[in-house]
Amino acid sequence: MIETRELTKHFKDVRAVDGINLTVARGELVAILGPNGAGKSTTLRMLTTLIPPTSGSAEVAGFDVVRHQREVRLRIGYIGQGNGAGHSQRGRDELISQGRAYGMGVRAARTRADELIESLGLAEVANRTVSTLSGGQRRRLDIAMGLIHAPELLFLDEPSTGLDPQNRANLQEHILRLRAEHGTTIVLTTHYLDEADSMAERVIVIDHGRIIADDTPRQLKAKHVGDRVILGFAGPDGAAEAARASGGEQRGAQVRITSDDGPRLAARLAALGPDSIEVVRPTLDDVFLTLTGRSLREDASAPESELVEA
Ligand SMILES: Nc1ncnc2c1ncn2[C@@H]1O[C@H](COP(=O)(O)OP(=O)(O)OP(=O)(O)O)[C@@H](O)[C@H]1O
Repeated sequence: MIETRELTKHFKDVRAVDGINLTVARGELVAILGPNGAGKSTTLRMLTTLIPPTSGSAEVAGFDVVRHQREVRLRIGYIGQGNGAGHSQRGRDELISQGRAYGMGVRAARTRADELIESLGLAEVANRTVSTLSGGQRRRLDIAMGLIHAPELLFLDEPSTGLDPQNRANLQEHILRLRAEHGTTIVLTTHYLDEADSMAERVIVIDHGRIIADDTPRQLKAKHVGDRVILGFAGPDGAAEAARASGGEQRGAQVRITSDDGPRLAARLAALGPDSIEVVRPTLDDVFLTLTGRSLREDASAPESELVEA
């Protein structure tokens, strides 16, 4: 569905995207994760034909993004950041107008709008003026707009940024349902580690315009970080002895050991008689930290409190 070769975009001396080779198969749900300025939006904007690459190439839905822009656009939906500001039309009319803009007949556009209103839970929005909708309602309407022409592939650029946790959960559920019901291929960008972790079967981590990791969340965590087993003792002497016996690292009254299978190791280490045993599962942020030496949570635009559990 997507195939890029050394896809590159420079803005003067900024290498926004620096030679990306990416393949996405039909039906996949892929999250592109990375800090501010990593090149996520620029990648999406090239794949959706909004800006041309500086070099390299990309095929989307079987067509080259430079030579066959129209063919690509007819087959994709794109929901950018901050779509749909200040519309005076009602939600349903907005959807129908969008369908007409894609060349659909009035009847087909109406039927499709009603289907989307039903499947995206937009009944309460259909007859309201778009400018009066809440952020969450508006974002769901944006998604319906991106889907009006039944695209095979949907790009979502930070769909849940700015939404409260409840609206975000709601939106995630809608995206997952969309995929289950229509088999739509979905590529989304996000700052939210938990979103990438829970929704996507494949996470692509981008930093400085390059792909630095590409795998399932589970594999990324297992391969790059592993579980940590933390044994607690009454004092450093007990910890020192356990560190010798287990090959772990002593930190005061604690011993830390990394493993592919934390629970199994913890069960084995219980024989050393610690006062406490804790198994800490890695997060995608730990993966990012291991790969880059930096934390994604330092990212200023992503509220700290919402990134606690990945
Ligand atoms: N039109 C432009 N002109 C000049 N520089 C640009 C332009 N668009 C993006 N950049 C730069 O390219 C780099 C990548 O930006 P991009 O928006 O793709 O990052 P991002 O990963 O989507 O970040 P965010 O999470 O903040 O949206 C940044 O350094 C950005 O400042």
